[in-house]
Amino acid sequence: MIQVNDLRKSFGDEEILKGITATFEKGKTNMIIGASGSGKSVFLKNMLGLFVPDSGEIIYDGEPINEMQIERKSNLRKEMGMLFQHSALFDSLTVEENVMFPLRMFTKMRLKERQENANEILERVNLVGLNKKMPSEISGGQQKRVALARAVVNNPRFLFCDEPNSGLDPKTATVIDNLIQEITHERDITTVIISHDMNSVMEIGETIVFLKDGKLAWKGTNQEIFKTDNETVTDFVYSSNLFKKVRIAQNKGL
Ligand SMILES: Nc1ncnc2c1ncn2[C@@H]1O[C@H](COP(=O)(O)OP(=O)(O)OP(=O)(O)O)[C@@H](O)[C@H]1O
Repeated sequence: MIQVNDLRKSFGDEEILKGITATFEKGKTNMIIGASGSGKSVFLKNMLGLFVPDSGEIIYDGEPINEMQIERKSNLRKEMGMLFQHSALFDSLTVEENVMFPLRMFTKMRLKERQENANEILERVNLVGLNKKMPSEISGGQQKRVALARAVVNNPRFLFCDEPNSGLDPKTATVIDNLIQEITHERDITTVIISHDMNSVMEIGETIVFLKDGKLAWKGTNQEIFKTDNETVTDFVYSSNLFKKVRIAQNKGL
């Protein structure tokens, strides 16, 4: 679990995060949503330790980062997996080498063990037989699955995903969402996902934090978000015509 208390972050005179308090639960897919520029990425980067907050607390499974020694902090980073918007695979490494990379960086495993671990997780994301391919030789959806395999090969306690579905068609996006959710449940990971995609929110938003202008405007679940009357949230959710129609149908009891 990650507990964030009154987190603040400014760049120059501009306060981007204005005192956010939120909980991201273990074994769940926790989503951060909100309009462009609302501070989602800055928030995620604070949790990843890429930015240092001006004030407030981030507590990882009961351990406040402010109180950790340098060595503990660097160990914590090894317990974090990351899945980025554009997969960010190494173009010059094969699929298998990409997945083995964190094991080479962070463990003392020998090559054979690294290969076994990489193959096991590649199988889990339904990518068998592509080990020796280069990233340029596989589809965007397959690249995302390789990136997911690489993000979790180390058995992280925390998984951070920034727009994991960007650039994918809706069906492939659902496959990636479901894989992220299944792996989160199987391995009891605290997963935090930034998304713009309301389909994803509906599918896997077990907890949702809605940011507006650097503040927490709403929190709840995917069951609750479609019922809320909070106008800020409904403006965002029903900016899509499809969801507007769903809402109207719901109101008519259809
Ligand atoms: N390193 C930085 N230095 C200065 N300002 C920054 C920095 N990173 C982000 N910002 C500013 O913080 C604000 C919030 O940016 P952020 O990237 O968190 O938004 P976002 O909600 O993730 O948007 P999007 O959905 O478009 O990715 C923006 O005004 C941005 O310009």
